[in-house]
Formats: sequence, structure tokens, C-alpha cells
Amino acid sequence: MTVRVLISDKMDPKAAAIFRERGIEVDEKPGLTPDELKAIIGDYDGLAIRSATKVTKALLESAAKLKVVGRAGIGVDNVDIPAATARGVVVMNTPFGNSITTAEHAIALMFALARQLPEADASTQAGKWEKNRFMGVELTGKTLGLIGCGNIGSIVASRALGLKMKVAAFDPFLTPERAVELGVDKVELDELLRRADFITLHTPLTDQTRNILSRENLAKAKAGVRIINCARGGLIDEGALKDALDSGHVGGAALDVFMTEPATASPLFGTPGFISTPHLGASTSEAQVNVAIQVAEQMSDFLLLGGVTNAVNMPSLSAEEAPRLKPYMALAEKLGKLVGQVLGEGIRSASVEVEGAAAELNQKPITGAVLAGLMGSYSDSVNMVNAPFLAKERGLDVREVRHEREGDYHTLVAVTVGTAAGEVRVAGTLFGNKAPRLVDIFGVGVEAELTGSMLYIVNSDEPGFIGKLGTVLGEAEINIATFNLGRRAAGGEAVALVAVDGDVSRGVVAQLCALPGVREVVPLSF
Ligand SMILES: NC(=O)C1=CN([C@@H]2O[C@H](COP(=O)(O)OP(=O)(O)OC[C@H]3O[C@@H](n4cnc5c(N)ncnc54)[C@H](O)[C@@H]3O)[C@@H](O)[C@H]2O)C=CC1
Ligand SMILES: O=C(O)C(=O)COP(=O)(O)O
Repeated sequence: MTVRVLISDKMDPKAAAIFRERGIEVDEKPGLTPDELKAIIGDYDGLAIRSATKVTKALLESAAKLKVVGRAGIGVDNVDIPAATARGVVVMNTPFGNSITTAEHAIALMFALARQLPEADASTQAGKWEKNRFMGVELTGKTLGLIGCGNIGSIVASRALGLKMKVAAFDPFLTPERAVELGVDKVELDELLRRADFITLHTPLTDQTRNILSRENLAKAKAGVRIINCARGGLIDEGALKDALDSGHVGGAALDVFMTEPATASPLFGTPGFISTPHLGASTSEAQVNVAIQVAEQMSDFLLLGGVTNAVNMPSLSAEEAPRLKPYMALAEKLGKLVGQVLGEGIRSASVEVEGAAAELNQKPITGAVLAGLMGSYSDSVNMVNAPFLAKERGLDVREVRHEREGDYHTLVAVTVGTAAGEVRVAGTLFGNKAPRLVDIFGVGVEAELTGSMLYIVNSDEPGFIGKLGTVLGEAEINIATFNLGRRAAGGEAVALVAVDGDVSRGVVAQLCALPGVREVVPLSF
């Protein structure tokens, strides 16, 4: 089957080359309007983007085949992650490929502010030679306030320390040990504002960081502070920044990113002390090659092998692990599907146990597959990506249990599902490490392949039942492919799992239900 990827932003040609090498069809169409993109997105399994493409809920609704969005870069605020997750689309980024480059841009802007480089350049090239106009400040000994001390922030810190600056960092997730290791002072925001001669922002745009340099916080900053933003527009109140530059409270500001991009008009433009670049933080040839290669490899691994790296809405699964896990995920999904179809609605909890060889594997994808199977019976669009999210949304209590020891089987996945009526358990193993087999259904030992169209029948263990069942199916011209029987005790409750060719109509199900001793008949499909 042809796998197709669309690259909808300007990307290094290495990305397209990798997709092609790996047998994926690729179209490069940077600069489409949202409507143009919406019109064609339905043809693609993968979408590779940078910051210009907006992956909105409306776009995702037209993306019937889409399985993965790959961001060649870090920030994913241009992707509606909840909407992608709800539709089962994996979103991945490349969290390190452009961090040095972006940190260097922040440092470049800091120098540009300290020595008014853009203005001095423009004036000199205009033939003015204004040597006395451009008095700068030294960086040595000054305090740099970092808001956000993650990958980029910590690279900026190490460069600034090399420039003999003092570094104070505000980052609620920065541990005191890491701060010591980086050589930065971990401080609260107010202290940073009070102390910093330069402030640089390196947080994602979230509800907590939006407007973090608000009018009020700008007012708290040290007089003459110089501000750099190479992270995201929206972190600074641009109107308040303009006023603070005009009043001289802020001595200079350099923005690479803006609230609205492309920023072709802004009240800040032309303000003395203001410098801007058009979201160039990641734009070096080195960084663009890094992120292009990485995103194409990650997306190809996912589309071709099921490997998941750097997903922001799903646990990782290496391309090496994926083939080993594949049969387990098939087994897990079948077990989930079985219980989901037999119980229908009303599931409150699910516990996924792995035992023996299965316990050596990454359990998250196995649990995801169980949940996808379990909930797939009441929604068509459930998959491994959105199943854990949907389970949480439905208030399902999900547990994972790992037993290193081997039981009766060398490998086992068991699923216990709770409803208001109590708990039921099914378990399965892999024959030859690849073929999924059900070995326990609600406490009854069986050995059944879960495949195609099946019937789950509970009846009292009485002579003659199998003959009557065969007659009803035969008269309806339904061929029995395999027949599995198990029972709790002789003469007690028996369970039959019958694989049949073709679908079983409601009428036939009703006839089966009417047979003497039959307690339950559920048509299943795998
Ligand atoms: N201008 C450009 O071209 C580029 C911009 N970026 C932006 O830079 C941002 C940072 O990138 P990385 O350092 O790689 O991300 P990261 O995830 O490694 O670091 C972000 C840091 O922000 C901290 N943080 C989160 N909420 C915070 C809060 N409320 N207050 C203070 N700190 C908070 C986190 O704890 C984390 O340490 C990205 O999210 C992206 O938006 C990234 C690359 C290029
Ligand atoms: O990686 C990021 O977060 C960036 O902001 C880089 O954006 P870009 O890929 O240059 O549009």
C-alpha cells in the first residue's frame, strides 16, 4: 500500500530524500493557504511541518488518512494537540536539532542590543559616522535573567557564563541540583525581574507562560533592562513593551517571535531600541539539516514500522522494539475487543497484566492496544494514540501489572475489566512468539484464535447442544471454521467460541438464543 507524506513548510531537501529512499511518496507544497491545504490533506498519511502550517481541528477533520504530524523543530503550539490526539494522530517534534542554533540567536540578539548593532550599521551605511551616538554596555559582570531553563535556556546559560555574566533562572521545573550543575541561581520571577540587566525567554507558550512579561511584570523589571525573546510571541505584552521602550524603562528589546506571525506590521516597528528578526531562531543550515533528517526518519519509522520517537501525545516505542511488540499489540487489541464486545457499555476499570516474556517489554503500547480494542467496540475512530486519552476522559481506572515470573505460559497478557456487576478476566498468549491465542475467557480455559467473524456462546453443559447449534448455523448456510469449547465444570456452564465464515444475522442470533440451555450469544468481529 502506498504511504504518502506532505511537506507543507519550507524544509531542507534531505527530508524529502529520506522519505523517498524509504519508499514513501512525498509532495513538497510549502505556502498553501489553509483552504488549499484542507482540500488535499485527505490524501496523506503524514504531514511534515515547521511553524507556518497551522494544524487546526478543522484541518484534522479533513485528514481522513492522517496518522502522524511531524514538526521539524521544537514548538508545537501551531498544532491543536488535543484535537490530533482525539483523532488518533501522533504528533512528534525534534526536540534538540535546533536548540544550539536558537540559543546562539538569543546570544546574538543580546550582543546586538548591548552594542545597538542594527542601528549603528544602518547609520554607518547611510554615511553618517555617528561614533558618539552609539554608546554600548559591556556584558561581563551583568546579570542575565533566564525565563525557562530547559534545553535552549541551559545552552544560553552556558554561553552567558562563558561571557562572564551572572545567570539567574526562573523555571518551576528546574531542580536545585540541576541549577547548581548549570551554574545558575534558581530564583523566583520577581527576584529575576529585580536583578536582571538582560532578560531572555525560553519557555513554550502555555496558559502559564502566556503574557509572563505582562505590563505589571515589565514595571517590576530593573530600569534599563534589555529583553530578548527567541521563544514564542505571546510571552510578552507587546503593547506594554512598546510603552516601556518609549518611556525608557526598558532599555532595548529584541524579538524574533511575535504574537501574530508573519508580523508585517507592529507598533513596535521603528521604536528606538527595538530590534527584530522574522522568526529566524532555528534558521541555520546546520539546524535545518538536523531537524529535516530527524523528522523524516521519525515519521518514516512510525509509518513503516510503528516506531514512535519524540511524540508529544504518545509514549515512545523504538523502531527496534516495534516488531517485537507488534504480535503482543495484536493480541492485546484482540483481548480488549473481545471483552468490549461481550460487555458492551458500562466498563469502569481495566487492569492489564503482563507475565513471562511479555513482562520484559514496554508495557505502555500493550495497554494502549488493550484500551483501543476495549473502546473500539463503541467508536470507529479509537486507536492506540487516542485510547489512553479517551479512557481518561471516560473516567476509566486503568492499571498496569507486571509479573516477571512465568506462569503456565511462557508469555501471557491478561485483561481484567470491571463493571458495576463485577470483574471479568481474559488472557492470551503467543504461539511461536507470534500467533495470538486466547487461553482464558472469564475463568474458562480455551485455546482459540480470535479472528474474523465469531460467536461467543454461554450455555449449560448438556448433551446434544453442539448438534443443535450446528443445525441452526447449517440451515442459515453459515459455515463453521473452528470450534472451541471450554467449561467451568462437567455439567456446569460451558463457553463456546465459534469462528464462522461471513456475518451472523440478528435472526440467527435470536434462533441460537432460543436453543435450550443457552444463556448468552454475542456475535464478535475481529
Ligand atoms: N525562535 C525559534 O525559531 C525557536 C523557538 N523555540 C521555542 O523555544 C522554546 C523552548 O525550547 P526548549 O528549551 O527546547 O524547550 P524545553 O522544553 O527544553 O524547555 C522549556 C523550559 O520552560 C520551562 N517552563 C515551562 N513552564 C514555565 C513557566 N511557567 N515558567 C518558567 N519556565 C517554564 C520548562 O520547565 C522547561 O525547562 C520552545 O517551546 C519553542 O517555542 C524553539 C526553537 C526555535
Ligand atoms: O522549533 C521551533 O520551535 C521554532 O520556532 C522554529 O520555527 P521554524 O521551524 O523556523 O518555523
